[in-house]
Amino acid sequence: MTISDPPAHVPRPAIDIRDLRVDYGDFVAVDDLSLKVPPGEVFGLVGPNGAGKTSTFRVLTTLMEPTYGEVILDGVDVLEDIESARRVVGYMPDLAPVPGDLKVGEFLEYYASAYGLGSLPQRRERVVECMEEVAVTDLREKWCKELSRGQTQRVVLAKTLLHRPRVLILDEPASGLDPLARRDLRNALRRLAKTGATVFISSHILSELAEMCTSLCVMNRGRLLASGTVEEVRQQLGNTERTITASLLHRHEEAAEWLAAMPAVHELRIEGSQVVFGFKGTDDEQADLMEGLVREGFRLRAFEERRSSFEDILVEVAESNRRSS
Ligand SMILES: Nc1ncnc2c1ncn2[C@@H]1O[C@H](COP(=O)(O)OP(=O)(O)OP(=O)(O)O)[C@@H](O)[C@H]1O
Repeated sequence: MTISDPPAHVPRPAIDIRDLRVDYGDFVAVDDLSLKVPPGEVFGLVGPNGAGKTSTFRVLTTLMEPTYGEVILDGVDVLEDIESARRVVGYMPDLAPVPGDLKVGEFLEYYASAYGLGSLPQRRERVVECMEEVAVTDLREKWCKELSRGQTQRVVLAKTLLHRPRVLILDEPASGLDPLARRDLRNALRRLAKTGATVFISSHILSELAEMCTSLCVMNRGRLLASGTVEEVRQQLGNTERTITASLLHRHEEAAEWLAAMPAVHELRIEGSQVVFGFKGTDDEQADLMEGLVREGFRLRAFEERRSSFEDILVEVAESNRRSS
């Protein structure tokens, strides 16, 4: 079944998940998840262990039926029309195995044949294209068992691309890759997104996703906590707090007293000639604070802010899970 197209001015989401729920017996692994991803995005799904990422992906890739909900990928209702869905989706599971006794080229040609991708010359051409896409052409004659982890990931990605999926779902594709291999993967994914494909990629390490994705969402205990750009997600998670260090040429104790009386300033301490404090106000209020210090005649040498990294926020999320379980 193909869902009817929306009006021309509204781009149809490439990924449209509505009220998705996955239960394992009494346990709710995915809880009322709704999400729309526009075409051409490299979209990240981040969450601690057990958040429900793989369960979501298994539903999207037709490997599992949800308890309820709807999933529409590139206009195809995944739960109603499994065959069309499998043509639309390419899935690369975490640590996908490769057969050790085949060479890379043979492995890819085998799958091109299994997918029924045209005549032998057409299949060979497609294999060459996919190898080029993810920069593994030079590995064609290498035995799969001799591939490094990063090479294996790219070869499996080439296999995943063979049938020209419009939506690519990659479970932890960057785990264990070195920075160079991650860069290659990132470039390959960006190239694919430029062709209009949509990439949905999971990780429990935010920095991996932040460098690869145009936007992302955060999942925890089966629920969506936030989605958008990294900055939007940070704000949705309510972490606008920052630590400010004001370095003064003199009168730092007086400055500390003045600062301590300001709203949004907390946990203030003096470290040598520096006053360090937490600040929960807006950017405007922060600018007022700086201006105020100068107006009061304090000789401000430097004013530095440090926001808790997004990784810190996720660690907090995971820790609060542990505390409440
Ligand atoms: N077949 C199953 N039977 C029972 N519970 C399951 C099953 N598969 C997953 N779960 C539970 O569902 C929850 C979500 O698991 P899932 O694998 O979707 O999480 P994840 O976010 O992919 O985790 P990870 O980052 O550790 O791979 C976990 O608490 C897990 O124990």
